[in-house]
Amino acid sequence: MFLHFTKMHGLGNDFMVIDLVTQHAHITPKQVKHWSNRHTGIGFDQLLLVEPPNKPDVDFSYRIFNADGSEVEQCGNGARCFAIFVRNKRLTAKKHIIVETSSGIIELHVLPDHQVKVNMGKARFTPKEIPFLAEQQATTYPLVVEEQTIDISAVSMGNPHAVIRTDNLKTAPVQALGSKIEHHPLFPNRVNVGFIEITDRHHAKLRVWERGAGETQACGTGACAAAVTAIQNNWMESPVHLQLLGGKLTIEWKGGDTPVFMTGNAVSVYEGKIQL
Ligand SMILES: N[C@@H](CCC[C@H](N)C(=O)O)C(=O)O
Repeated sequence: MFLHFTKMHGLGNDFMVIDLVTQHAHITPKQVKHWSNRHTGIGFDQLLLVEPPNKPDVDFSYRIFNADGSEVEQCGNGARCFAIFVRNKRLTAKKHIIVETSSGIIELHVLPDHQVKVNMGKARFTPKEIPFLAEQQATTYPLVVEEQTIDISAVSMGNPHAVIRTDNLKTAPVQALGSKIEHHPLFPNRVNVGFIEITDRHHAKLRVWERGAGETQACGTGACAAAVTAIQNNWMESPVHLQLLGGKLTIEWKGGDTPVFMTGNAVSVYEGKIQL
């Protein structure tokens, strides 16, 4: 049996996208890990599954697996690809698509020129919701890593993020400390780690070490987490324009429990089929 898929990317954060509305398969973490391999598989940062909705007033369910086979709660760049995919596959003709993820509802708005604006829902800062093992909520926390103390902010965009402000993104220890912070014992579900260098009140550069995938060209939820951290700390103001390794994203947030909006592109690269 063959399973049809589409290879897509959002700013170089790349995905294998599978329609499980018209196809049927039970996909295992072992298969995901095998397919994600860039030498012996298809190669991707995340696998995205497009599934029928589980509740009324929702158009689709959206499941996400990291390259290491772990299932996760949210993927921002993937959400934009999801919108383009379901329209290209004629699974919907809507331009406003409501999607359920394991961490809640997100809303996708398809704009001209392959741009998609996503209502990512609210940012969550309480340690329990992230989850982060801190006794009290704070805007920054000292984290001891490799005998150094690093100031981090912690936020959930449905998935967990640590955000670190740096003066020089080129020399920031993304590769050296990314994995160590990802697996830090104070983050029981592991964590995505963003390093932000702020240029001015509306512009910044960002690199992200992703949980379960390593450093990627871009991370949508990482961009939301970095922007809300920068706004929350009064380092920046909305809209925040972020330059990632693979391109640009704009994040808008009015603070508090208001939703975080992310706008950027999504690209289909090729179609394929793989034997199960
Ligand atoms: N690339 C994504 C995030 C994918 C999931 C993440 N690695 C996690 O484990 O939470 C994005 O664009 O948001």
